[in-house]
Amino acid sequence: MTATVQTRHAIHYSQSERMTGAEIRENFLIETLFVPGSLQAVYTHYDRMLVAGAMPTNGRLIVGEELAKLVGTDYLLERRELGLINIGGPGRVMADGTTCDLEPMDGLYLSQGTQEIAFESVDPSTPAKFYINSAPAHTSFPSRIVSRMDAIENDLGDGATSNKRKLYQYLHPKVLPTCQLLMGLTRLETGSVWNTMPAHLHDRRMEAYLYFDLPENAFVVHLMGRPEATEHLIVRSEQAVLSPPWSIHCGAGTSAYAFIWSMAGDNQSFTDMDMVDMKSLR
Ligand SMILES: O=C(O)C(=O)C[C@H](O)C(=O)CO
Ligand SMILES: [Zn+2]
Repeated sequence: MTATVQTRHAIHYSQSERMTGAEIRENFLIETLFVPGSLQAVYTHYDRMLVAGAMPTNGRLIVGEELAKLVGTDYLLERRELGLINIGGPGRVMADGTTCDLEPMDGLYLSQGTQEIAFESVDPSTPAKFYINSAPAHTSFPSRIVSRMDAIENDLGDGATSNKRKLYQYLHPKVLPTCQLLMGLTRLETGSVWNTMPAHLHDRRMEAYLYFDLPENAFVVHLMGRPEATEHLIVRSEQAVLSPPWSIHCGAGTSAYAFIWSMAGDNQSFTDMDMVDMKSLR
């Protein structure tokens, strides 16, 4: 298969606060995750979270040796779990002989111990785009499809503050057991542009955001950094941001959009957030 693999080391805020805009992008932004007919993987040193995109076109994409080698085991999920959400056209994931059909916005959890994983699009002209996260796992919980309808729906924000949105919790303890992965999707309502404001921190868990469903010329100004020393990233559709434990993670778009958030670390309490006083942001 065609797989491209990169590593991102963990950065301290004292380093990031001295970086140029280009260095901030190099370290915290993943510009390319979806390339037709290939799998793009980024191995991070933030809670060992692997962030990847698989976009099968003609034929199957197989998770092979490259990724096993990256994590130093015989196969990728020997000591890991995996979650994904399909943001493209209908697709299939084959896992140890079981075929999982995934419509757009359906999710899938694959348990530790799953050996053979392959991706396929139903129609190569509207390819599936599997956004994948994988983290170390201590035990094997059952694999299962988590459809959009299985996810827990939450209404957040207000039109008056331009942050009205629906937050769907896919990999969440109330939906299914996982070792550490938490994963969900937030979609802004038309006319709302702000996500995750007021901002928060959770030093116990890292987080990754994949922004998508943005029109071609649109972007999100993603704010990161310590609350008293924020920096920004201009993020286009289908690009991801790595949020270190010391960083806020929020943003405003030039139009509405959606994003997938995922976390790994010391607990699975979605509400374990240290809210930031808006007056302290600099
Ligand atoms: O819309 C939001 O607010 C979010 O999606 C917030 C993320 O889920 C988050 O930061 C969880 O810690
Ligand atoms: Zn968060």
